[in-house]
Amino acid sequence: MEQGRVPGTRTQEEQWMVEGKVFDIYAGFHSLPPNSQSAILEIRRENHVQYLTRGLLQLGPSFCVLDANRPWICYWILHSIAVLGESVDPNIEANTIDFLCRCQDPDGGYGGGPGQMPHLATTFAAVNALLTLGSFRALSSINRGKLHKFLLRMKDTSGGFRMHDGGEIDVRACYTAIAVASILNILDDPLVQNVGDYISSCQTYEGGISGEPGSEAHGGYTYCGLAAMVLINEVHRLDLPRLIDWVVFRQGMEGGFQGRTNKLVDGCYSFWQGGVAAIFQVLHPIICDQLGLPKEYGSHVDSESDYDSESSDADAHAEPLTGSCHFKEEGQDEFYCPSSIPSTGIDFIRSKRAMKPIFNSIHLQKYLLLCSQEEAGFRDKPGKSRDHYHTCYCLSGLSLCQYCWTEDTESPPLPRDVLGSYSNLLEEVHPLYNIVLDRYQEAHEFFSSA
Ligand SMILES: CC(C)=CCC/C(C)=C/CC/C(C)=C/COP(=O)(O)OP(=O)(O)O
Ligand SMILES: [Zn+2]
Repeated sequence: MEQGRVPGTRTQEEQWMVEGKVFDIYAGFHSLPPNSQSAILEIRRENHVQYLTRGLLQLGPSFCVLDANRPWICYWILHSIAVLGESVDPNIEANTIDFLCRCQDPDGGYGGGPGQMPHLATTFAAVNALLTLGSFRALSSINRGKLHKFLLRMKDTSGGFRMHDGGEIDVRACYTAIAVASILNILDDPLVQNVGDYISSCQTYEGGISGEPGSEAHGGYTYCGLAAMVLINEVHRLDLPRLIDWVVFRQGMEGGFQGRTNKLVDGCYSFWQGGVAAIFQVLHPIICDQLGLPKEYGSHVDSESDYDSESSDADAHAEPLTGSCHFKEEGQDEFYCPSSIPSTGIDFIRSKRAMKPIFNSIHLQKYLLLCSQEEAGFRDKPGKSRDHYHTCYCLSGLSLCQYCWTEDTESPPLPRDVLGSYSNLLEEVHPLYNIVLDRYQEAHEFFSSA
């Protein structure tokens, strides 16, 4: 909680921002005729691609803004372009690979720029950027042996990871280390050992996950903690019903998600919190087990449809998953782990989304398209400026919303699940890594045989 803030209150500026801007935007939108509404809801693909491509071109040698974040900028931009279904010019691709190669440390891992010390966050960003480019040159440029050594060097005796030599230990570091190792097929016991202890110790009384033990639950860290626990096959050690309770209350009246209790909604949490919700859809058997409910409860097979023909798109909603929680039995150290829980990235996308979404996916799309989308690029909220970080995570969140009602990756979303015209449909992303699914699959094949 922020210093000096009375719980449940907003500053005057926040009040104006939320109740003024966002709801005025919705009121204006609802008073328009249907064909004008659909034009306003359109994803401005060409403008976004132009804005993103310009950003990549500016990332040349003379670029010094956010100098320690350049692999991140590459990832945010390349991933956004990929989610929009576009590709980059071969020259830009070659230059980006060369640049990222120069960020690779001779002892493994990637720094924020050439010659900078390797860092787990920029390593994650560089690897995701290269996998998104996807060519043989991009994939084979990653020195996996050295990277494994770097990850081991970042491992702490607590089980957690440090962001860099002598750096902070937190859940972000655990996720970035585990995600990179998993996607590059170098995840082994020494890396996994006790990391589940560290992440479990960060689940707070609210149900979400904090950055380090004793801190406040936050969407960014909750995503990192949950995704990492899935990838190490220890998700059953978290109290999932409490985590669900926490995340469902993070979606605000505006449709967007907030990162933590009593804070404002922000477009980027569409991915961090939306990603948590997307991961939950595949954890259905274990959630039912922890709740003491039958396996069919809240699943797609449990009811015909959540839509009735009378309801408006914004009324489409998921049935809340409630029930008395079946906590650990006396003398039992852990929740039981059903064998049907996917524990690798590839199993995850081959699993059914057995559970219906636990958030209002149409209302979130409305927030993203009407409040976060600018003429080109996306922003946190009205009154803020666009940037590549928000463009990346707003588009990723939009994609999660569009695909969350399909049961598997083979079936395309129905038109009713895509707000606006169906031409708004984006590429599907892998919820555990935030990489476009096709690029993930190609990388998985490449690194399985490497
Ligand atoms: C993969 C990876 C590196 C993930 C990072 C995850 C992530 C976004 C963590 C958020 C960290 C944090 C406490 C932000 C609060 O900022 P704030 O106080 O400005 O925002 P708020 O008011 O919305 O909480
Ligand atoms: Zn944000």
